Amino acid sequence: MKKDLPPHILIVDDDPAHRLMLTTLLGDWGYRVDEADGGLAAVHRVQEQPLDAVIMDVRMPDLDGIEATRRIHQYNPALPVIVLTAFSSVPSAVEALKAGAYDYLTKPLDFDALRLTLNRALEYTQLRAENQELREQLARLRLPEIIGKSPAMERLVELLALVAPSEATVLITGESGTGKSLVARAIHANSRRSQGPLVEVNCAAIPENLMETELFGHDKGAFTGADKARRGRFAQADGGTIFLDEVGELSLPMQAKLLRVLQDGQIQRVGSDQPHVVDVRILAATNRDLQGMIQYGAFREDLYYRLNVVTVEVPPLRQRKDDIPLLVDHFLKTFAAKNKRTVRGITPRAMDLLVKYDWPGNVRELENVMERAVILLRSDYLTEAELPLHLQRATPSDPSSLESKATPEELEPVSSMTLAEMEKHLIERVLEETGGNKSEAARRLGITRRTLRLKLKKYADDAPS
Ligand SMILES: Nc1ncnc2c1ncn2[C@@H]1O[C@H](COP(=O)(O)OP(=O)(O)OP(=O)(O)O)[C@@H](O)[C@H]1O
Repeated sequence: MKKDLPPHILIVDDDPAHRLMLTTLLGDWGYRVDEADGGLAAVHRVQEQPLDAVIMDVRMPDLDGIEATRRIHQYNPALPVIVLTAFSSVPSAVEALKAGAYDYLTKPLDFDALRLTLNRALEYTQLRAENQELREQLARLRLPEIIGKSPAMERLVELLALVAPSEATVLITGESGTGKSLVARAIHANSRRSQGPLVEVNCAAIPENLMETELFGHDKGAFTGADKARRGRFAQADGGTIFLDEVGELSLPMQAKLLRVLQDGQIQRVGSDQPHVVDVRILAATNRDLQGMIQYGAFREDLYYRLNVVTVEVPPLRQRKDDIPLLVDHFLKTFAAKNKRTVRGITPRAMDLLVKYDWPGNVRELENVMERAVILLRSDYLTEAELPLHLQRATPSDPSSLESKATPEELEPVSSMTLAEMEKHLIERVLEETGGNKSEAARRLGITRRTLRLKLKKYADDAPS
């Protein structure tokens, strides 16, 4: 159907008076109408011009309506043909449907029924066209790395098919380890910028005082030690995509600078008063609740709306457990190859435990568990013995309670520990739970990532070599 133009309908009837009546009626309903005075003329018309529907009489001298419908359907099966049969002629109605008609109506015509049937037929054409377009886009999608066939993942892939080719800024949300970075890479790979660079920036990993030069670059002499000019990440991404991971970690002053880039498409190097135009598509990801952060003034609302033109929400693994066996299989193969091990499979009991567990650290945690298991393998089959203890004891209903994962004997007696030891113990346990994901562990412990990093560094320094 041509966008912006009313649907184009062909009326086929050898009776001029009947044709005129239908032409006038459909014209009044707002359609564009064309006429053919017989079956042969109708078949020619269908081959010559794009049409949205055909209304076809049955009894015509040159080529009857059934045969004309059959030929039209062969030529273009997506074009709906509505056949008008005589009231008493049930066999011709059946014949018409067999020939590929969309529907039939009996004469004398009920105009309301005609209008309804026509509307349905046109909606059907439109839906078919949209589905076809979506199917083609999906087929063209390059998603080699994203494993998952659950309904939630299929919906995600459908959304990616729509979003990737557009130029829209996309905010990718979801818990840690769900695959937000993978999604960002898939969007870039399936966009018109795929031949251009994809520059990934982890906003949590760059110290606050270096962030501006990192993103926007600096001029020579901009500050002590700046003996050369340096291009920032935005300039590196020119013609491509920048992916701002953990965007919720940006300080408020940096948020203001980022907002300016989104508004004017210009960046300003540190030490320069010349703005530079950059052609960059922005993708951002966060596991934080940005709307909550807006409430307490930690995230700018205007920036949120600029980033959030389209939101892609990556569901947590516990909401798509159907994907666990596929992911397990994928990681088994990957880590067996990486570690040069032969793995023939996994025991049903081990798979059952993997499926039952709630995966607070999501796919990253599963990936780590699988790598560890492959390294610990004692035979060609992965068994529950290679799975971490807390997972062997996992109960799906109680994912976050520490006690649910360890028996009293397994917990060290608290009274014998110093406060520092207890802290270390807790940090290690939460890290294990989150599959080594520091951002998530810090969030659960209620400390910043930096504090967590410092503590881990201290433990490493204190450890006997
Ligand atoms: N659907 C998937 N198929 C295959 N591997 C996946 C899938 N989802 C995630 N992974 C893998 O899990 C790990 C974590 O994914 P990723 O880094 O994309 O998560 P994230 O949501 O960006 O995490 P964070 O919020 O901590 O940055 C990666 O190694 C990734 O390859």
